[in-house]
Amino acid sequence: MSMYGRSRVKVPASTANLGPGFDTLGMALSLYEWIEMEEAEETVFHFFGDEMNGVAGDKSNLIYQVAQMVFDEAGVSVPELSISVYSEIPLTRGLGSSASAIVGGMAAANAMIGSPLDNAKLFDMACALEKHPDNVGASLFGGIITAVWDGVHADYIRIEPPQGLEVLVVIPEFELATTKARGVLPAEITVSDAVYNISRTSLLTAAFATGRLDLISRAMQDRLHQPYRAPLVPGMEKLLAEAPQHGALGIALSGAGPTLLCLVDRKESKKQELELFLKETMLEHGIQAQTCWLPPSGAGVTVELLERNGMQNHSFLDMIKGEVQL
Ligand SMILES: Nc1ncnc2c1ncn2[C@@H]1O[C@H](COP(=O)(O)OP(=O)(O)O)[C@@H](O)[C@H]1O
Ligand SMILES: N[C@@H](CCOP(=O)(O)O)C(=O)O
Repeated sequence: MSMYGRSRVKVPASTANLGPGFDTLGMALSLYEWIEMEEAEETVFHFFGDEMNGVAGDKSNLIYQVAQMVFDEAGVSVPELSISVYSEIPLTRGLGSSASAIVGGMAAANAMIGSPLDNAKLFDMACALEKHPDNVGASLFGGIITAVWDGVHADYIRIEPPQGLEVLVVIPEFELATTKARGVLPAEITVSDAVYNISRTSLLTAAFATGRLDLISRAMQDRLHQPYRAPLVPGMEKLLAEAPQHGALGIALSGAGPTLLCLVDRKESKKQELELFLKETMLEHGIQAQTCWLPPSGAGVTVELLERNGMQNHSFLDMIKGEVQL
C-alpha cells in the first residue's frame, strides 16, 4: 500500500519570445494537458487524445524523467509510477509542449508526495531542463512572464494579460523541433541588433503591463531569431510583413515555430480577414495549416490531490470529458 496520494494537474500551453523577447518573454495559452500520477507496482502509461502519438511510453518519457528529478530533490524514492496523460497541445509546433510536460510532470510528482518543493524551486529545476525560462515560466505561473535565468536560479515577474488582447495562432501541419530551430541561430550578433531587440522587448513588456495595445505593433519586432528561422517556415516572411494590414496588432513566430501568433485587439473588425490571410498565405507556400483563437490563460499549472484509486482510468476520462471534446 503506497504512502503517497494520487495527483492530477492541468497545465497550459505557452508561446515564447512574443517577437523580440527571445528566451525571456512567455505567455500561457488556453490549450491544456492533463496529467494524473500515482505510485504503482510497475510503471505504466495511459495516453489519450491524438496529440500523444509517438510519445515514449516507457521510463524514457519526459514526464516520468522529471517526476524522478522531483523525487530525488525531495529525498524520496518512487521508482514505479502509473501516469495518465491527455493533451490538446500539438507537439513540436512552437506551443511549448515540452515545457508543459516538464512543468506538469514536476507539479504532479511534487503534489503526490505532499508538495515539499515550492514553485520557485520547480521553476529553477524546469529552467535547468528546458534551458530557457520563457515557456516553463508561463506554464507554471500563467499570464505573461518576463524572466531571467542565470543558469541556476530564475527570477520573473508575472503580468496580467491586458483586457481586450486576443490571440490567433496559425499552426502548420509540419513539425519543427526546437533544437533544429535553435541550431540555425548565429553565435554572435551586432550591437545595433542587440539594441534593436532590447529596446523593443522593454517597450513590449511595459506595453503589456500598462495595457498600451497601441504600442504592440512597433514593439513586436525582432532581429535576433526570426530572420534566421524564416527559411524554415514557408510563408513566414510574408506573414510577418503583411499581417498588420489584415488586422493584427503584431505578429511573431511562436517560440521556435513553425506556429505563428497574432495579437489582436478584441474590437478589431477584420478578424475573419486575418484568419483567411494566415491560412491562404501558408497554402500559397504549399503548407496546410489551421487557425485557432487561443485566449491567454491567466492560470498556470493547477494541482489537485485525490484519493488513491489504483488508477481507474474512467475517473481520469470522466474528469477531462467535462472540459474537452474527446
Ligand atoms: N506530454 C509529453 N510527454 C512526453 N514527452 C513530451 C510531451 N510533450 C512533449 N514532449 C516531448 O517534447 C518534444 C517537443 O519539444 P520541442 O521540440 O521543444 O517542441 P515544443 O515547441 O512543442 O515544445 C516532443 O517531441 C516530445 O519528445
Ligand atoms: N525561446 C525559445 C522558445 C522555444 O519554444 P518552443 O515552444 O518552440 O519549444 C526559442 O525561441 O528557441
